[in-house]
Amino acid sequence: MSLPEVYAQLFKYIDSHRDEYIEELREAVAVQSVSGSPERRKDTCRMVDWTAKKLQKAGCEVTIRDIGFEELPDGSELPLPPVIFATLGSDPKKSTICIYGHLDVQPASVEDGWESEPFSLTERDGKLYGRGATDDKGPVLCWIHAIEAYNAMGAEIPVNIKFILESMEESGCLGLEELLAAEKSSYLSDIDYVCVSDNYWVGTEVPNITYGLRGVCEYQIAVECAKQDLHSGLYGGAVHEALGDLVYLLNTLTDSEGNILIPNLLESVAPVTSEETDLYRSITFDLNEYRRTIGGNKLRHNEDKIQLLMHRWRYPSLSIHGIEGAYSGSGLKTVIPGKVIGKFSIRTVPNQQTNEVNEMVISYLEHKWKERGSPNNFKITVDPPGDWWTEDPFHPHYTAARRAAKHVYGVDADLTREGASIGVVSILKQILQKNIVLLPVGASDDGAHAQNEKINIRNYIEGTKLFSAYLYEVGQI
Ligand SMILES: C[C@H](N)C(=O)N[C@@H](Cc1c[nH]cn1)C(=O)O
Ligand SMILES: [Zn+2]
Ligand SMILES: [Zn+2]
Repeated sequence: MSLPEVYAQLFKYIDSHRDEYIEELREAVAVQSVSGSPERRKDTCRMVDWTAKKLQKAGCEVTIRDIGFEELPDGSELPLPPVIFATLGSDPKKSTICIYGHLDVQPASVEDGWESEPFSLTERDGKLYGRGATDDKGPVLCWIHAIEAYNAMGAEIPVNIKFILESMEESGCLGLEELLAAEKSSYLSDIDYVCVSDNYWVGTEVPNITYGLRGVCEYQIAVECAKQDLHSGLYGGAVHEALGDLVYLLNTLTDSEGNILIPNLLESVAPVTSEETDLYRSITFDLNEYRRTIGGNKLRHNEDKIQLLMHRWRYPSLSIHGIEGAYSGSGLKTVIPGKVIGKFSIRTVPNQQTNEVNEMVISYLEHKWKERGSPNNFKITVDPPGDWWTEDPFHPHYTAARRAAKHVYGVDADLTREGASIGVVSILKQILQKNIVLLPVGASDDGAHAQNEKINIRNYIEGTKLFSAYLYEVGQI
């Protein structure tokens, strides 16, 4: 495949601006835009302002869209961080692509086991460590840098661009669906294609382009046995303990193999077709490397690449995330927690319906609670869900994205799905009915949501080239 002339210049420019790009990521990571922490809301809004300025400087027309308030558990209201709309170009002869990214991050603290401060970008062995480095501040900056490279070259971008940048992605995309639905015939009316870079490669060497996501249904089970924590020597033996009830309930959700025990939950899962299995066969994926990266002893479906990938991407899974109110510090504390909240989620897949899944989960847990016969207070809360999505990976939009990847990485990108969830994708699909490509830049071992999240410098720089090439290739469709 011969390289279009413009690439040589763009790629050279991008390579020579590596250090500036790293400095910009350092600034972005330093802003603690944790959407799930009300006390970080000001920082999250600061991240919005910072990015809006960058987009303006890159030549975009930026509007900041207010999306209302979030109701906190104590009934008070907190303003949601606004959404950025930014437009570059409005040539009716060109296609218009919508680029989505998010500026908020998951919580992180050095006590969780980070080797360096999570909000202070730290370079080690060609890797940039920091919360949001790969999810999703790095990729958002790659887009801005790709545009800057075109500008600096005086090269015409062959598509119009419309950004949607939100800052509540890690917290159920609050307020976004209403905003986008209201913009269907205005801001979103002329979108031809959508591109999202908010997931990761399946491995560490071969790029991939993603045509499916799982949805997510999140739950909290609260059990209360006392108005505050109790000394276990003084009260142990006298009270029905909340944490015992909660552990019992959580343990009824899956069997020891991790199979979901909620009746009928798997009934609506779409059957696997032979065409689908064929798509999995050629994917470059090393089971042993994957296991080694995790540091675990044995995987489920250990010997079978296709089964393992299918269970990550196209079958549901249930994960227990944590227990609020239970003692989790080091050492022992002889306490009986007064109130505990267990948190778990189910990743949903085609053709499961979110409301049906919720009903099954609630009725199962209520049944188990009755069986337990506890006198304690019990409440289940359902958090805002995200829906699953799949796309036609043989659409010309995918061909364009694969051409771009081949130019940058020199190999064919694999066509893959993703087990995680990106709320906006199914929302945009429903509103626009346009082809959506997920174009990841980070590697499988980036540790999004975990300790020591990072992006490899190579992935960050090549990702910028990938986006510059994608803009060019989509302009040729
Ligand atoms: C894939 C994307 N970068 C991501 O991390 N999505 C999150 C969305 C979410 C849902 N609840 C909290 N965050 C995910 O899949 O967990
Ligand atoms: Zn995330
Ligand atoms: Zn993300």
